[in-house]
Amino acid sequence: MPARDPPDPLDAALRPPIDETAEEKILRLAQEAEARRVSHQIDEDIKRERTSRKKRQVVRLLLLGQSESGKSTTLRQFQRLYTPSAFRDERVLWRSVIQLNVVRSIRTILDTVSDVRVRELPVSSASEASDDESYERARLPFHLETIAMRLLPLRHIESLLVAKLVPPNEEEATHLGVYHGDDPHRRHHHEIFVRPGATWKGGMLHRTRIPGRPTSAGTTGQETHDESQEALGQCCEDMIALWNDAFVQDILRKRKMRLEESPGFFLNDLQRIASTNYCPSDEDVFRARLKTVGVCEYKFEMEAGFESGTEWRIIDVGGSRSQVATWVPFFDDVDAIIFLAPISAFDQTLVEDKSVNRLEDSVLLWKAVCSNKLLEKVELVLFMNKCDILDRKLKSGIRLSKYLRSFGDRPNDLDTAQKFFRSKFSFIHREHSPQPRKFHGYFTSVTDASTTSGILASVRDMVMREHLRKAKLLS
Ligand SMILES: Nc1nc2c(ncn2[C@@H]2O[C@H](COP(=O)(O)OP(=O)(O)OP(=O)(O)O)[C@@H](O)[C@H]2O)c(=O)[nH]1
Ligand SMILES: [Mg+2]
Repeated sequence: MPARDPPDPLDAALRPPIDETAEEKILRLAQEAEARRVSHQIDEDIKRERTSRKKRQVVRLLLLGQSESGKSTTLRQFQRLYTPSAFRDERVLWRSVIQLNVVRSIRTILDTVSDVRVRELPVSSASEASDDESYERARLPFHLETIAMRLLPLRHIESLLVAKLVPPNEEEATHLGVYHGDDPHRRHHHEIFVRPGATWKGGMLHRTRIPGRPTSAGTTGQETHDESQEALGQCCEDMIALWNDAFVQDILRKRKMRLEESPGFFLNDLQRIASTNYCPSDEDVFRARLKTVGVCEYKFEMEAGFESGTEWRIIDVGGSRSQVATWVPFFDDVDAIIFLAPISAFDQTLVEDKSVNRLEDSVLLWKAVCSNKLLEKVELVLFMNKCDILDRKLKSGIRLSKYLRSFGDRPNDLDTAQKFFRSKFSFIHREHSPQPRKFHGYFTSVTDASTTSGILASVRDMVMREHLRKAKLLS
């Protein structure tokens, strides 16, 4: 006969007494129900505590600022610093963006020179024209007409690149610059943009990755036959000739078109970029321009030090006017904001509204962010960005006081201008914050990895310290 298990003492203790009366039963059931309720409550508390502890270990950082202020470039700098191998692997994907940036710059030049008026020609050629004729379109010099003909294949390349970079259902992005006859104001060069989640990268990575191929400094081993790259190679000499042509430079100067300072400018690197084995360098990736529409979130985990295990979420939003309204939902639960104000833009207007000065727009946005009640406990970090361009502009003789009367007769140099901007932005911060908070202001050129990495490390430390301090206060 098999041995019988000893009786379960717990089972025996929990079993209702044999001689239990009806009243005792009601009382017992009520006590059991209460015990279950308390136990359930404890479970819930533990669960909530665990989620909140987990939540406290997620640091949220939001990037704000007008379009072209440098938000996505700052995000790329974070990626390079904290997930370097993923950043390196993705560099090759930026080649198409850079190709498109090049093709668009060339198109801008060709559209501009083909729209030249007689009065804009050098004095000798224009002197015989009457007043009326001087507003008529001038003939392109023969050598430029030839170059323009030879660069026609780039139009096809532009459509190919748009198809590659923009999801098929993104109709708006494929509205390319439409030529509207004589009226230069009716030309629309819609910018190419990327939707949230960087699906363009996903799609391209899928197409271009060759598993197991070694990667090295200049090339990634991921290059495949690329029609656009081939076309750029074939057009390289003509593109260089066009960009360096004296007539072209003269027209660009007269029209105050400073292409060198515009986003996605690569015309001084054509020889390198048009070569067959071209793979973008880190710097190229920072200089490339791809407008953000919607929201991109980048997550990474700190691997070392006291922050080990902390997850960081950096949220990059689109900065154009129509998208500013979409920022608010991201204000909830954010630890810090990096606000980018391109202080070089004092002499520029918004792409989306030519009547609005870019600097003024940045100041108004900064004021709105500082005074927002939802953000009163959030650390605000200000990047007064594009200092490299500001420096070049001031050195080229553009006077800040012409655009900012309050600058007065101060010396027109970088140092003075930076101090001036710092005092303006910190004043707004002080006056408009709902409660006092520290001003964290930096002068940046976020395309420059060497200066930006130190700044990002300081910002990271400050944000982390504040995050831990708030978490402690909460616990
Ligand atoms: N020279 C220079 N160029 C910069 C600097 N910061 C950003 N850029 C360039 O300016 C362009 C626009 O930068 P983005 O980071 O795309 O701007 P954004 O704020 O994300 O713009 P949206 O996505 O439209 O909201 C890119 O081509 C960058 O390379 C800077 O400090 N100096
Ligand atoms: Mg962006």
